[in-house]
This record gives sequence, C-alpha cells and structure tokens, in this order.
Amino acid sequence: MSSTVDVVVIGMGPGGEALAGRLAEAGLRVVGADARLVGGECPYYGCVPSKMMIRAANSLAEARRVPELSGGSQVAPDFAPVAARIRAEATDNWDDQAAVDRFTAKGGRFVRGSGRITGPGTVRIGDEEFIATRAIVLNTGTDPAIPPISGLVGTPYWTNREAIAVETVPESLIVLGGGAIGLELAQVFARFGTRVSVVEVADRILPLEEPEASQVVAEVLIAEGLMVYTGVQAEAVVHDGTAFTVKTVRGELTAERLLVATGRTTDLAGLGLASIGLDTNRGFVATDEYLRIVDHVYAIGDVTGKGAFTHVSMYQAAIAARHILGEDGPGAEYHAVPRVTFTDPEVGAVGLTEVQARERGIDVRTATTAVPSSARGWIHQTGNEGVIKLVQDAERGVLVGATSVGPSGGEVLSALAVAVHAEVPVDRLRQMMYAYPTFHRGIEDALSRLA
Ligand SMILES: Cc1cc2nc3c(=O)[nH]c(=O)nc-3n(C[C@H](O)[C@H](O)[C@H](O)COP(=O)(O)OP(=O)(O)OC[C@H]3O[C@@H](n4cnc5c(N)ncnc54)[C@H](O)[C@@H]3O)c2cc1C
Ligand SMILES: NC(=O)c1ccc[n+]([C@@H]2O[C@H](COP(=O)([O-])OP(=O)(O)OC[C@H]3O[C@@H](n4cnc5c(N)ncnc54)[C@H](O)[C@@H]3O)[C@@H](O)[C@H]2O)c1
Repeated sequence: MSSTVDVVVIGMGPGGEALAGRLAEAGLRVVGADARLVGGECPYYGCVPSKMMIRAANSLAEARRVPELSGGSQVAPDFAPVAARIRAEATDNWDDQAAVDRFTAKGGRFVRGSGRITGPGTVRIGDEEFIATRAIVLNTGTDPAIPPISGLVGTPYWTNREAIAVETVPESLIVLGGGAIGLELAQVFARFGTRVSVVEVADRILPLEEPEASQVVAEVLIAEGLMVYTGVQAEAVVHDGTAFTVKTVRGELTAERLLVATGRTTDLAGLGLASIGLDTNRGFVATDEYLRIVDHVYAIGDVTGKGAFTHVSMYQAAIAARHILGEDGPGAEYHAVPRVTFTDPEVGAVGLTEVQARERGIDVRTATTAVPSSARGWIHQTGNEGVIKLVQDAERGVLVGATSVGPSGGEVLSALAVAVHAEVPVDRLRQMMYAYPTFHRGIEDALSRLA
C-alpha cells in the first residue's frame, strides 16, 4: 500500500517534532515517523532528565557549602525524589502519547516505526510506503557509540539511557568517557554518594573544550572525591555477575556499575541514503545552508555534524521548515554555536577554541581571567572555581570564540555568544558597562587583558 503526502519526517527528535508540527499547521500533509519516542533523546534520556538530576545534585553540593558560609548543615541524599520527578514530569514514564497527540492535533499523521528511504521521494515505514511530493526530512539523531573493548558486549553496562532511568544510585561507578555525558552524570552520582572513577582516553577530560576549562573541572571533580584517569585506554571489561572490572595498562578498576559515555554514532546506511546515491560512510550527512542534502531531501539535528545539541536541531528545523514552505529567510550559520556542559562549575563555550582558530590560520590573540579573583568570585567564595577565556581574531578585531567556566557559566556565556555571533568589535565591547558585581563582569577584565 502506498500513500501520497507532501512531507515525510523520519525521526522526530526535538527538531523533527518542531518541523513536522510547523508544516502540518501550515496545511501540508505531513507524516512523522519515530521508531521510539516522539521528542527524541533530549526529553527522555538526555537534556531534560539529566538537568533534573543535576539540579538535585547541585542542591546537595550547595547544602554542603553551608558550614563554610552560614552555619551548619547535614545532608542526607535521597535519589527517590529525583527518580520520581523524572518519571512524572520529564518523561511521563517514557510515554510519548502527549507528544504524539500534540502533533496529530496540528493535523499531522504519526507512524510508529523505522523509516527508510527507498528511492527518490519514497519512504518505507514498516509495511507502508509513502510518496513525499515536497520533501523528506531526516532527524534520526544518534545512539550511544560502544567502543570495541574486549569483553564489554554482553555485560550489563549502562549508556545514558539506563543511567537516566535509575531509581537508586549505585555504591560505585566507572564512567568510560570524560565528555559532556560522562562528566555531567559522574558528578551527579558522586554528589549522591556513589564512588565514581572517570576513565578518559584523551590526555584531558572535555578534550574538545579549552584546556583551561578541562583543568578547572578536573580539579573540582578530584576535590569532590572522584577519581579522574586521563590518557587511559580501557583494554578489557569483565562482569562477574555483581561487579565490573575494567582493565587498563595502568591497572584495574572495579565498580558495581559501568557507564559507557564515549560518544555517539549514527546509522546512515540503515536510512537507505544509498538509494538516492549518497555516501553513507561518513558519520554525518553534508547539508547546504537550508539543510538540504539533495533537492527535496533535508537533514536536521545531530546527523548533520554541526553540533549535537538540541538548540542546533531546533535552529535547523526552523530554517528547513521555512525553506520547505517556500518562505524567505536566512540560511544556517555555524560560526557561533553555543554549548554548555552542565557540570558544576558549568562550562559555557561559543565559536572556536584557540586551537581551532589557529588551525584556521587566524591571527589569534587570547586572554583569560580567573573567576575567583573577580569581585563576584571572591564574594561567592566556596564553589567559585572558574575561568573566562577569549579568542580574538586580531586582524579583524572581533571575538571568534569564548569560554566561560564558573557558577552560572552557561548564563555568562550569553553575552559572549552575542559578541561572537554579531561580530561586535572588541573595542566596542570594551566601551560598554558590565554590572557590578556580576560573574559576567569578568568579561571586561578578560577584554582588558587582550590589549
Ligand atoms: C545525557 C544527554 C544529555 C544531553 N544534554 C543536552 C543539553 O543539556 N543540551 C543540549 O543542547 N543537548 C543535550 N544533549 C544532546 C541532545 O539530546 C541532542 O542533540 C538532541 O536530542 C537533538 O537530537 P536530534 O534532533 O538529532 O534527534 P534525537 O533527539 O537523537 O532523536 C532522533 C529520533 O529519531 C528516531 N529515529 C532514529 N532512526 C529512525 C528511523 N530510521 N526511523 C524513525 N525514527 C528514527 C529515534 O527514535 C529518536 O526519537 C544531551 C544528550 C544526552 C545523551
Ligand atoms: N550539556 C550538553 O549540551 C550536553 C550534555 C551531554 C551530551 N551532549 C551532546 O552529546 C554528545 C555526546 O556526548 P558524549 O559525552 O557521549 O561524547 P563526547 O564526544 O562529548 O565525549 C566522549 C569522550 O569519551 C572519550 N572516549 C572515546 N572513546 C573512549 C574510550 N574507549 N575510553 C575512554 N574514553 C573514551 C573521548 O575522548 C571523549 O572525551 C556531546 O558531544 C554533546 O554534543 C550535550
């Protein structure tokens, strides 16, 4: 059986859900397909529940700071309210009916199943074939990448999906991967009382961010009692029925649980891209500024390789939807992609790191300022660790990248994101006032050091 529609959206992550809803509201015949849950990774296994965990864990850390600031405190962590909140408020117990209803109320048709392009303009979802006269949109996101470590497959290791769904915290945990997922969750579990070891193969945690950021976060984690091993390759994993042992050249680690957070993977071959003549050997699909892979086929979100973040997916969704509807508007720009790793301190970053800027041949000038030495950092006292780093294109006199680590580092980032996005001249940034005593006032100090 085949049905003719205007648009088929394969995968309804945050961007796909928004785009499909927008096109349906505009009157197009839209079929949205998801193999799992409408909304994707972010609301069910990612951003939203992890940030609820982080909010709760940070409240424990703040309570533990009371003795240094304001008297006495006794902290008795209990994960039960967090698990309950994730079920009741974030994930509806991993039920997407509300999201499906939202989409169908806009006029869309939802099909639960795995979609695959079978040729130009045609998509198969289960037993059904759809002819899409206007567009096919891919928003299939990523799955956890499982490294080829001897003995790992077949053990009851966690990915982010199992870690988000826990009801009690383990006594001990090994986290493979010191990136965003690994560190956010490592700190949460440690603050709830789990003995946590992080094993990162690169020579520093958060290797994609500025080294200054990696150093601040590593120092905080170690001070909180986590073990952080960098430059360490896991060679084998053994699970004896109760505990995991991870073997490395530097010795063995043992823990009740193992979280694998070593990056993400896409299944482009499974999407049938070869049927329209596209290479599926790369980990992502190349898109033009309107998110087209080829005429009438669009891709948005993590699969585009432009930053695996919900805000990237949503930004691209709005541009692709406009283009499909034939509306005018600017194409996508990626010179100021913001990102925040919600460790405490938060690591906010935008645009290029110093190394990336140098690799592009930019005439780089950088400056850093330590948050504890700012007025606000000094007032804040305990929990004030952080750094602001600016990356300037000296020839053009604009910032091309910036990092703000610290309390509310993700909020401090907003001013820096505007500066990088709008290419505000550094001289002009120096002429403005920065409210006293805010954390973002550190930007003014860093700017003065660029001179
Ligand atoms: C633990 C964690 C924390 C995160 N925290 C943040 C954060 O704080 N901020 C942030 O910006 N980002 C965060 N992210 C990243 C964010 O979740 C993703 O970037 C975001 O979900 C956007 O992904 P997407 O739109 O590409 O699709 P996804 O959310 O990955 O969804 C893709 C959907 O496609 C479906 N699908 C796949 N293949 C098919 C197919 N063939 N047919 C039908 N359906 C298919 C899947 O079932 C899924 O529902 C986090 C991720 C994780 C794992
Ligand atoms: N706050 C946020 O916005 C947020 C939070 C979580 C995830 N995310 C998104 O999800 C993406 C995926 O997160 P992630 O943490 O899985 O990936 P990542 O790429 O950020 O980090 C993976 C880490 O694992 C390390 N690694 C790889 N193989 C390893 C191995 N065999 N042993 C030990 N370490 C190994 C890498 O060097 C890297 O540091 C992120 O890049 C980000 O885009 C965003």
